Amino acid sequence: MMQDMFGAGTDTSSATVEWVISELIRCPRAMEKVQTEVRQAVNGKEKIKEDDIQDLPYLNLVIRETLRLHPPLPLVLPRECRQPMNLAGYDVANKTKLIVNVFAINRDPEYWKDAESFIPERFENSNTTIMGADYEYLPFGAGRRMCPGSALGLANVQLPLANILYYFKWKLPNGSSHGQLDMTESFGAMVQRKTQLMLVPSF
Ligand code: HEM
Repeated sequence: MMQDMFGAGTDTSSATVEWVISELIRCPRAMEKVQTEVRQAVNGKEKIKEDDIQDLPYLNLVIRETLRLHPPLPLVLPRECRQPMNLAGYDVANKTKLIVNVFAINRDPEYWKDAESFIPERFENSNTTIMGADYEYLPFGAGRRMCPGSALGLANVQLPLANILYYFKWKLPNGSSHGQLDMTESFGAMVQRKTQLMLVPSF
């Protein structure tokens, strides 16, 4: 069980932190906005604490939008159909194994305007929750097998990001422009960056 918790809890959070920074590097407008927010909210404090996160609404929009585009688990855990049914015109036999493609749903243009673009503001004033109640957005899955570590997972992402964004400015090495960052995914049970994220920090 401990191994399950470590396995499910570490790579998911670190992959999310990497994708957030990658998206911010590619979107200087959002980077500027989120850094301004973090620096204003935390200004003068010696250390960023968990309590400070509630004062960072834009950072949370950035995380939600990143989890939409890059859910670390693109296919949630398999489910077994418990009775024959018809689903969206398909007959599904009893005991059929069903795998939900969250990655595709999160980018479905039927539910998301400009679905491939990184637009954190789309979650502003939105009722869409992260907790599996809205089936167009399932970064932590849904139902009884939903991620039991979602709160810890979010904290694992929010705190490091707030620190990374508070203490340093970030840019690509060798004078590369923000549009040149390779965003290729390495697909498997988890979606991580295919190439390592190399950035140069400055004060
Ligand atoms: C950003 C961070 C995380 C994301 C995006 C994430 C996402 C997910 C998803 C999508 C599932 C499958 C849910 C389903 O099939 O409905 C899952 C399962 C699971 N997660 Fe997470 N997770 C994260 C962090 C964590 C953390 C920090 C822990 C524990 C400390 C954890 C423990 C687990 C476990 C044990 C399962 C399997 C649950 C089961 O078998 O019923 N996760 N997670």
